Amino acid sequence: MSAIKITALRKSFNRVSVLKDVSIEVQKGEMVALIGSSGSGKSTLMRHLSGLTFADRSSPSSVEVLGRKVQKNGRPAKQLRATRARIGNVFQQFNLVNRLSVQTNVLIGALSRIPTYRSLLGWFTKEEKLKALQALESVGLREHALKRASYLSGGQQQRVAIARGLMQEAEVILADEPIASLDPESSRLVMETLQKINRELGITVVVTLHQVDYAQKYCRRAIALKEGEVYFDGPIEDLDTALLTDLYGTNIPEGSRGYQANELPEKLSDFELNPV
Ligand SMILES: Nc1ncnc2c1ncn2[C@@H]1O[C@H](COP(=O)(O)OP(=O)(O)OP(=O)(O)O)[C@@H](O)[C@H]1O
Repeated sequence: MSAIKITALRKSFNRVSVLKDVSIEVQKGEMVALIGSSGSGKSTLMRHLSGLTFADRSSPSSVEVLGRKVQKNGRPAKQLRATRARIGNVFQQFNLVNRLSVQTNVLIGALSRIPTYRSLLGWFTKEEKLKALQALESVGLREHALKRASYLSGGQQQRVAIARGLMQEAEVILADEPIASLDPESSRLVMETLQKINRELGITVVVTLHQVDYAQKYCRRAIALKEGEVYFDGPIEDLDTALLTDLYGTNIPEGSRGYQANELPEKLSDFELNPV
């Protein structure tokens, strides 16, 4: 079953076309990098998947996640809330409630599934608290559970957001530039955490990245947007220098490696031998 299916998506802001007839399908269990230069439409595309932005109504389009409609022809689907509950979001910033503890931030992931009176009172059961600790364990942050979220580093906060997605039992995680403001070591840890939940738990991950080298290291498939159109969609190793130059002009992000046709890596481990 496909985890994500976007058909003929068009979006304009103030009559400027930002997404032009985008169709994409992602299978369950994939980890896909969404790349492209600044302004190419990556974040806008991600927001359509979460039902935070709606397509132009003037042309037929559809966005489905986990086989359920998120929107059709630019209108929210009836079951949007239920579908959203199965999608975890990790944003570049503003991921957490700073004044709350790390554990409570993770527990927030359960809110869509608990009765309103309990969520309003902030009551969580012992089982839920234990589950939050287990989610923190999975992202390597269990010992930070009782700290205020604001005391954690940017990279740790991103991993808490991933734990919140686990608490939510999200089947799809959408990470929009999760490492854009992080140092290389924190970036590595965040990307490894996304890779871990993808490989071990089978969670579908779509991650937008400015840094092509991280896409090359952690994702097998890339989808590249250029001026609102799908410019490339395929195995990461097919992103050669010519394609990258065409995608980014001469400003290929530092550290990315365009493979020449005669030096394609044979397997993913070739990327792993190339520390970022
Ligand atoms: N709410 C909005 N109102 C008007 N224009 C918008 C809005 N959101 C996005 N845009 C415009 O749409 C285009 C695509 O923006 P988007 O943020 O999707 O690109 P991006 O590829 O994610 O860029 P970046 O990598 O810099 O985050 C840009 O020209 C942006 O200015």
